[in-house]
Amino acid sequence: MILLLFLILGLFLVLRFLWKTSLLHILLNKFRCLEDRLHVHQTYRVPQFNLVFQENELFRKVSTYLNSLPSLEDSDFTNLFTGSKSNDILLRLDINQTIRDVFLGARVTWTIDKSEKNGPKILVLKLRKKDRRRILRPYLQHILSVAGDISQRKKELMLCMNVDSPSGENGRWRSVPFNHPASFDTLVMDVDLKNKVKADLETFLKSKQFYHRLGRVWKRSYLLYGPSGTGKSSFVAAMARFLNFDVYDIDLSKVSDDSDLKMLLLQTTSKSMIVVEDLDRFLTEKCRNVSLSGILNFMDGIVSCCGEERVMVFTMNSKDQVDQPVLRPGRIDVHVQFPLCDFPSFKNLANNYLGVKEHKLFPQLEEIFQGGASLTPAEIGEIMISNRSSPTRALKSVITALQTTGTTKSRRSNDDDELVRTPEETSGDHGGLFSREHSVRDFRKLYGLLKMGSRRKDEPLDLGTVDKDGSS
Ligand SMILES: Nc1ncnc2c1ncn2[C@@H]1O[C@H](COP(=O)(O)OP(=O)(O)OP(=O)(O)O)[C@@H](O)[C@H]1O
Ligand SMILES: [Mg+2]
Repeated sequence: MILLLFLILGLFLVLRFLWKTSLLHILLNKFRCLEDRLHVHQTYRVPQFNLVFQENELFRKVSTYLNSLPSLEDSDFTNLFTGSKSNDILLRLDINQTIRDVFLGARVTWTIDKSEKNGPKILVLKLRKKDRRRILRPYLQHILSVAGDISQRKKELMLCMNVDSPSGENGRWRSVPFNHPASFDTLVMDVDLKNKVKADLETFLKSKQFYHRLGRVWKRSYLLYGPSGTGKSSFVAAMARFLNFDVYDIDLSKVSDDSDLKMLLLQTTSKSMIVVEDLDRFLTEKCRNVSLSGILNFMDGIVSCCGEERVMVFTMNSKDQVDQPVLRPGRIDVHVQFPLCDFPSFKNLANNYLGVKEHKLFPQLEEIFQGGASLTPAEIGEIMISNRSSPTRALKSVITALQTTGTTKSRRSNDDDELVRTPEETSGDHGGLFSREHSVRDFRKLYGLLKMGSRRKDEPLDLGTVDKDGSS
């Protein structure tokens, strides 16, 4: 009896000891390792890049899947990051970390590895040879479908920026969550123009079959041009949010030569927007690493080499100084002009920033705008933000600013003069500027009526020519 009591007590103490310490866990791990050694395994490697340094989409999808596994939390170690919302904590696989998964009763492991120091990452799948036939294909299908669901559910947009020199790891791009708050709703611009761009993007998204039927690559390029502070960068952000595309923002000054630029393009993924800001400034630089032909090849690059479902956006302050080949028909599909503020846009800003729909100072402001004075939306926005506690003071400050600095002639570029140019005046112009009537007509032709041949298929669509008063 006493012996039995001692036995129970002993058992209790051993269990308690095992429970309190990690010995059980260690023993289980040892047992698993031993068991694993008794099986023949097969390994599969999923490299981050393919042989021509394009990102391997399977790598990205497997990473998404693995990062979603509950067993990641049970790993011996893992990385913790904050998410896009400040309270989010994200678990992310670390180098050399091994994570276990079970599929249809078969145990598999994934290890994240590096081919060399600072080299690209490789995901290594290890499974028992006897399970291979039964599970490999369905398991990979399962991963693709879970990863697809995850990205659909909570696609966090990423902003990717090119780094100076290839350090190897992750290729040439570094990415951060893209949280720019601008959307088409917050942007003040001609409603008609905004709707045209939105419709153009929507049509683009639905046009895979159409492009393929025509034997064209499914891509679209936009030129946003206008003075500084008129909303071009905000518009890029709005486009990305609207499309739900990641943004690849190329800093041309960090590109070492023409082939490096091509390599960057190769390393972008589908469903992305490739953005080159201030292209005009770069092109006028005397000393630059990328030649004009390098830029032109890059602009056409998607067509010739680099994947589909991409939108390219170039921004410029003015088209004046830009070499004609850059703007030639067929190179950029849609031109969107960003003008200085007019009175209707000003009223929208006043409504957004100050909550003012009507005001006794509006007639005076309208008169000043009609007299030709103007400011950028950024300047007006700044004045309104700093005086937002008093709308009257804000409006008076805008009047003063318009009267002192806001003269049209000195601030507008020659591009603005094109606002009133007629199609006849612009015939033969590579920019292909049209009055509103013409641009609407061209817009309608864009997808459905291209075949009718009344517009050359590579002629750019210019959406920047809506008259100030909204008439054509
Ligand atoms: N049309 C607009 N509607 C609402 N806000 C605007 C508009 N244009 C500019 N802003 C505001 O002004 C600021 C600057 O705008 P943004 O950076 O988009 O201008 P930009 O045209 O890209 O200028 P730059 O040519 O100097 O890069 C932003 O904070 C934005 O909110
Ligand atoms: Mg900008």
